Amino acid sequence: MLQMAEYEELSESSKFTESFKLRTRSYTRWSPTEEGVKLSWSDVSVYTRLREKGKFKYKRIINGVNGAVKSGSLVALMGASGSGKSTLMMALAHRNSGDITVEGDILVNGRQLGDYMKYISGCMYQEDIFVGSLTVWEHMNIMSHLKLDRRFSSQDRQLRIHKILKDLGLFHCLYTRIGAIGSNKTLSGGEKKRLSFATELLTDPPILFCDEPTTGLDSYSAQNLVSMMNVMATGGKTILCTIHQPSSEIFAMFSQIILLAEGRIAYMGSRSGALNFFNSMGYPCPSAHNPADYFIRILATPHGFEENSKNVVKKICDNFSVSDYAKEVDVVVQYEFHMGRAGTFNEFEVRSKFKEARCLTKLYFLIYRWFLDILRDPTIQILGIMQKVGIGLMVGLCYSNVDPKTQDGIQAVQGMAFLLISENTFSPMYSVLETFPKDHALCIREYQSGLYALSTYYVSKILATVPGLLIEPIIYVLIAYWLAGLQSTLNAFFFTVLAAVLTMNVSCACGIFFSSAFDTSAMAMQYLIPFDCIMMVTCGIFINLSTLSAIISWTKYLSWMMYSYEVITIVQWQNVKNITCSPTSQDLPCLTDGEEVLEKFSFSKDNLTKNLFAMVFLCVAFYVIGFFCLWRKMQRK
Ligand SMILES: Nc1ncnc2c1ncn2[C@@H]1O[C@H](COP(=O)(O)OP(=O)(O)OP(=O)(O)O)[C@@H](O)[C@H]1O
Repeated sequence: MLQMAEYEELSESSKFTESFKLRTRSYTRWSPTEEGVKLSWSDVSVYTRLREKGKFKYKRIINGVNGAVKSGSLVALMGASGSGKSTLMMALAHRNSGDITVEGDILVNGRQLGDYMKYISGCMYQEDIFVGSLTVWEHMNIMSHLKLDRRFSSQDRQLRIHKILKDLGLFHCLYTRIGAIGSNKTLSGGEKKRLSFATELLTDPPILFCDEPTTGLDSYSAQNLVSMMNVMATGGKTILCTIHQPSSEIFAMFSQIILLAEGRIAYMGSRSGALNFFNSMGYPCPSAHNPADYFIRILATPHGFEENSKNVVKKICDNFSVSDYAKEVDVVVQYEFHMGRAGTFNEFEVRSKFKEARCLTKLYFLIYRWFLDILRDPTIQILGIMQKVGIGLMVGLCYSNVDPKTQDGIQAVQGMAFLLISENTFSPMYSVLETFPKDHALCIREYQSGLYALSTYYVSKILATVPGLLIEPIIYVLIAYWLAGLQSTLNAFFFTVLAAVLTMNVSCACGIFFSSAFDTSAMAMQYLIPFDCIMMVTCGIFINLSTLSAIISWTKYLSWMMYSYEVITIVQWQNVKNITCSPTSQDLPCLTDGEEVLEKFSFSKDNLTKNLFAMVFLCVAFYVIGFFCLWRKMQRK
């Protein structure tokens, strides 16, 4: 990693500047970018699908709006809370959630909006979502590998990160953990906002959408951020921001404002034009007032005055739609539509020009990200291992006095086998219900931004847990097995470890499947409890499997606990001879060798390999079905 002095030296050299510029251009070299990005939209309505009394209804959030934003503009999208600012901005940014339907035309330099928007734009959301255990540097480094053109050299990558962090005043917290809510020694809310902005600047996108970028910042930082945006806009970027209560100084930096009310445009144009328009409507802004506050107050619908306020909003929006300001916008919109249809622009070359990171690189950096998170969260890994050590010792010691070659020994060995399985089934299966969906919100955002495929995310999450899924059962079996004095052959020990590892992996896969199939972990748990009850009953310890009723007996084929229990039972008893009968209970049935023990449980030596393969099959099947459930869930988000 570069030190500050080294970075400064390099960044001043013309060699660096040239190479840096070239790299930047190689990503953004398509004609609209070089000219800047113009956005225009006509008759855009946005609907959301709501479920009311069991029926689906459509609610209109944005109501047939027109608009245009020139390249190199810094635009403030303002309005009262709930007026539709975020919804309109996300529609323009082509980052709609699954329940949103957009109607109308949105053009980028005269071209219909499409998936390419994800590659040419940055989008800063209202709520910041990070992997809190990462440091600022780790976050930026990983994001640079996910976002930047793969031809970027490692040095250019680092220089870019350093420059952005320095410009945004985040250099001093390079090695500070970002932090989650409630954790100590982390970034402040304002620093997180700036980090979110820094992440979007990595690709140097020609158009930026920022949803309330100044919320949570002190007035000085807010002003700094907006003036930085202003400089970027002057340099040709198009920047749209939703913003609440900007100070007069911040407001003065916006070149264009869009006022939204009840999903309609109340005004669009210059700041001075807004003052004139509101004046002409009979709402002159008092000289001592901040115009931004004043406009929002006029357009708000406060509780108790809804009807009156709605009439005011309707009057203003109706008048704006026939005003000269609206006609000016319509001329630009028509021009853009005409140019787009005339096909004067070259084909978009974004995707072919931009060489995104290879799938394996993305997978590697995602695994690295989750792995750091797992390592740094003691509740996930360290405590899990400590728990296994503790339980292994306790269980092993309980059985340490048992002679397996007695009738009591049979019960003890079988009890021990069940404990080896159950301990590797329930805790991983239930804990994964909480831990697996933890990063889904981040995934939705990054997936919608085109950073990676859902399958890459899913595989990375699974692979990051694999070390834990190997270490925990091995430690547990290692301790409990030898303390309990189970079969001392290497073969028996190996198959018991293998069965325990597979049990834990299938259980985890099953937990992931349930967590992906249901919207909340509470709901997933409600369905998982009866399922695991059946798995347990049909595992073979509580009932002889040959006596299961025909209605339920098929469920044993889904019970990895049964497969695992049979494997451990086979390796513990297959070659055992001369089991002693109890001298005090002559009338009780006596099992004299391992064959009889296996027979008693309706198990067969021939099933050893079949059972292991069945567990592998179940594991893969749960993961595959889990993926489709997650995919379906993500389509709705
Ligand atoms: N996915 C959705 N499902 C249901 N209603 C939605 C959805 N998205 C937005 N809305 C509703 O649409 C309206 C506008 O929401 P939006 O978030 O765009 O407002 P906003 O102007 O950005 O508000 P704020 O300034 O408070 O963030 C709100 O009434 C909101 O409840």
